[in-house]
Amino acid sequence: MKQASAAQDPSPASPPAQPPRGDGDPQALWIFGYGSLVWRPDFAYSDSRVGFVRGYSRRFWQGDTFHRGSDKMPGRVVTLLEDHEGCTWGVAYQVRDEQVSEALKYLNVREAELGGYDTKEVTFYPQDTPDQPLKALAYVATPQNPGYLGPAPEEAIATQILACHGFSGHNLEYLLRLADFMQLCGPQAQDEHLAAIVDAVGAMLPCFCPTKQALALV
Ligand SMILES: N[C@@H](CCC(=O)N[C@@H](CS)C(=O)NCC(=O)O)C(=O)O
Repeated sequence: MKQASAAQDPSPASPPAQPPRGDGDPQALWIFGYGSLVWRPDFAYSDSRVGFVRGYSRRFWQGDTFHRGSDKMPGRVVTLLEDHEGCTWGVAYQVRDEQVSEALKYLNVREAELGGYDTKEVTFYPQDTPDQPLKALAYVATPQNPGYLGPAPEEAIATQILACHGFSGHNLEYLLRLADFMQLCGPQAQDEHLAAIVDAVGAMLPCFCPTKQALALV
């Protein structure tokens, strides 16, 4: 996975081949976010929808040595795992006209060059109109990318998240912002993997936060 030195890289990763165009408008593209893109897209867009993709489960199986970790202490961020029974909630952003090239150029650096993600076409079901699905572009970290960490017990993932931080902030912030989003989606949006990691973090936090007695000793 390339680091911030990507800017010096004369051969930036090529932008996605013909990305899917949403709802028939040749100048519009939907981009599906299911991790940090849910709370920090950081590109201009014309519309957004909360909803889900079927056939994928979200997993904290991608290592991150830039945004939420370092070379010595890689953080963990999410990717999509193909899972016939899976359903992953997130946000789809519609970019139009000149927003399309700007968004793809920005995400190519943030997601592909710095994050190790590839692009993939997915079918997105808006929460309010699931009978009118949209084609969308998603950034997915496959097991072939050098930053991929793969499966681990949720307790081990929680420990790693508690210990890591990077250019964009602490890895715990990443986890809790995603958990906040899932709360907002309502009871029909479940993510057992995310919930198990949040629970494991909650069980360990007292070990990281001094008690009143311990504070009284300093
Ligand atoms: N591609 C997923 C995950 C994106 C993600 O979390 N990417 C990392 C790159 S390793 C990122 O942009 N992090 C910025 C941050 O942590 O604020 C999404 O659609 O949200």
